[in-house]
Amino acid sequence: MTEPEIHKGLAGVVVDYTAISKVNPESNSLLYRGYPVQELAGHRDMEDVAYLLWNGELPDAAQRQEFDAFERAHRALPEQVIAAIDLLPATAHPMDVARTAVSVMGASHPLAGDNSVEANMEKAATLFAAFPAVVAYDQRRRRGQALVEPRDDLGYSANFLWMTFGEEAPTEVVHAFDVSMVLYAEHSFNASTFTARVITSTLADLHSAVTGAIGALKGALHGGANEAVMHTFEEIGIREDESAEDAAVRAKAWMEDALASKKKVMGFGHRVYKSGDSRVPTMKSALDAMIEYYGRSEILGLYSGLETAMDEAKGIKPNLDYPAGPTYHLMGFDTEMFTPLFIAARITGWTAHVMEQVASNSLIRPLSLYNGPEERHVD
Ligand SMILES: CC(=O)SCCNC(=O)CCNC(=O)[C@H](O)C(C)(C)COP(=O)(O)OP(=O)(O)OC[C@H]1O[C@@H](n2cnc3c(N)ncnc32)[C@H](O)[C@@H]1OP(=O)(O)O
Ligand SMILES: O=C([O-])CC(=O)C(=O)O
Repeated sequence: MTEPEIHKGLAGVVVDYTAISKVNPESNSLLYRGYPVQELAGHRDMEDVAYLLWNGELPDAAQRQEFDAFERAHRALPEQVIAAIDLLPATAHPMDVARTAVSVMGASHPLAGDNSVEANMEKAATLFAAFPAVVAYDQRRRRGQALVEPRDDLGYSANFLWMTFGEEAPTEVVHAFDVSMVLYAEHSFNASTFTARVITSTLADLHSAVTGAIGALKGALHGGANEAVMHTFEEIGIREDESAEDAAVRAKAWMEDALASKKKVMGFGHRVYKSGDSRVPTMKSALDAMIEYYGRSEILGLYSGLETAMDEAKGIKPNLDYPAGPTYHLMGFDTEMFTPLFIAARITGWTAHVMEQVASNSLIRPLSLYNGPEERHVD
């Protein structure tokens, strides 16, 4: 009998159809419901993209008005969620706080036991609306600051920054942040989305799927890479008064050492894209805008030094987490908050996949080839 072929990490395995996004490594493109992500990032905001991912079409004016009214009315954290967060030490990792908060949101949602299409849409929209307050509150309590209530006169991204920093962010910063949200929103069957689909396939509820997806996103090989990128910059040393050229020289030397000692450097490489991540040029432009806005050219030096050295040594290109990390740093987010920012955006993609899985479900249960001891018996 021939042994079945093992596909470690499910690499190259096509497990299902999806109409939500198309990742094309050959043309280096990414489409959300048919629209190139660069066009969405340039011309539409995160609210439009959330609506598109869930409904398959961009909203018209009336649909957008209705969507905004719902989203803005559900931004405040329920009391139980604040209480649950307060039970955790301020030193808890924000990904653990986020995972706990989503679980509490699920348990206390009025439609907790209802997995109907309508209930799932309502749960997805509620989670999208309220999750930014989890991130904002967590960053503030880590700094000993009080919760800032949401504002309903600001868009999603402007309000997110308002609740985090307690002041209105300049337009340039809101735009760069919104671009990052759009780019992070969806990416087909990545590890966390697949986790959400596996959980959904057992007929478990949407919040369970998102809670599990957060666990999968936390690791440094996936979403945790945006935090890890910043730790690399910190390890090299961020010197605000240094020239971009000097910073690049130090970064290049650091990368050469890291690769010589066979280190995996987070923020580089991708399972699907082999000649560069389709989202990086758009996110790099947003980073450039922030470097210019904050007058921090040494960050560009560190960025370019690492990128060039990796390319020269291994030909491996940056992924989205690479430009996103320093962008969030410049905006003033704590490094540990970066992956929760990824969650805020990806809630839209995950929940779109939950609904797609429900609509055409089959229990996800692959096979394995046993290679343990031969049958034996207890004496
Ligand atoms: C938004 C996202 O989630 S994007 C992904 C974020 N993750 C990261 O940035 C983590 C760092 N990158 C990696 O670990 C990998 O590139 C992954 C996990 C993303 C993709 O990996 P895979 O497709 O499984 O490739 P794999 O890890 O086998 O790498 C292939 C080769 O490239 C090397 N390589 C890949 N990425 C890196 C890296 N970041 N640093 C150094 N070497 C790398 C591997 O060491 C391996 O070399 P070898 O063949 O000599 O052993
Ligand atoms: O697709 C992947 O494997 C990881 C990724 O880039 C994402 O989830 O955005």
